[in-house]
Amino acid sequence: MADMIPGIVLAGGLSSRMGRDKAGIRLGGISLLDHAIRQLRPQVSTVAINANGPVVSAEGEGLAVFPDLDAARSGPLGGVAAGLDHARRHHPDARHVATVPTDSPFLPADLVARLHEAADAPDRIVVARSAHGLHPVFALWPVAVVDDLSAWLASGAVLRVRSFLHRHDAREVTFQPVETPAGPLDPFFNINTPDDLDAAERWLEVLKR
Ligand SMILES: Nc1nc2c(ncn2[C@@H]2O[C@H](COP(=O)(O)OP(=O)(O)OP(=O)(O)O)[C@@H](O)[C@H]2O)c(=O)[nH]1
Ligand SMILES: [Mg+2]
Repeated sequence: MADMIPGIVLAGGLSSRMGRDKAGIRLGGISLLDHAIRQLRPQVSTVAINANGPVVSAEGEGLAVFPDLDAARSGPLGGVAAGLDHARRHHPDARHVATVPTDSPFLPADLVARLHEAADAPDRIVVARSAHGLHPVFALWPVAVVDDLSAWLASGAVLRVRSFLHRHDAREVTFQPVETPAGPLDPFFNINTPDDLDAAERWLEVLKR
């Protein structure tokens, strides 16, 4: 477990492609939110949930739940800003926060450790990359960046995540695919549509083999 790195599960999206709240959808009998909490918990000091509506979670019993800072729904980074604000108020000793989305049940067990290893400065942002590109929702964020991130979101520049990361000289850590009997699986595979959910059920079976 990384010392004093609070973890945040981002579950504040609209799930518009799925048509119902993704956090509560079951995969292998367990909700996606509970998959995310299970995977993140051993990697961080505490887990909290960023959600903009009711949260139903067996694994999340007793965990802090907090919404976005404003109603703008500025995307996943709105949840990151809320997570940093939460950490600043509730974990004043924490320098970084780790974030994961609620819709990626195969995330790496060494995600936070490897991101943290690459944080060569206390104010470094470190973001995960895989063969499918950069994944700014799987990242280590310095608490100190909260005001700049909030201002940047308020400026409406939400689509230019890369420019924000570039301005902060963010580091990247590349994660390899997981080799499975059915071929390589991107550990950041995320479930956006009902078809993705079917595919995830198949991957879950393959991983049990
Ligand atoms: N807090 C917060 N989280 C968000 C927001 N938008 C997306 N997310 C989260 O970011 C992660 C990745 O986002 P998407 O896969 O696009 O999820 P989504 O926005 O719920 O789904 P779509 O509406 O289909 O795009 C998910 O865990 C979402 O819960 C937002 O406006 N605020
Ligand atoms: Mg997604």
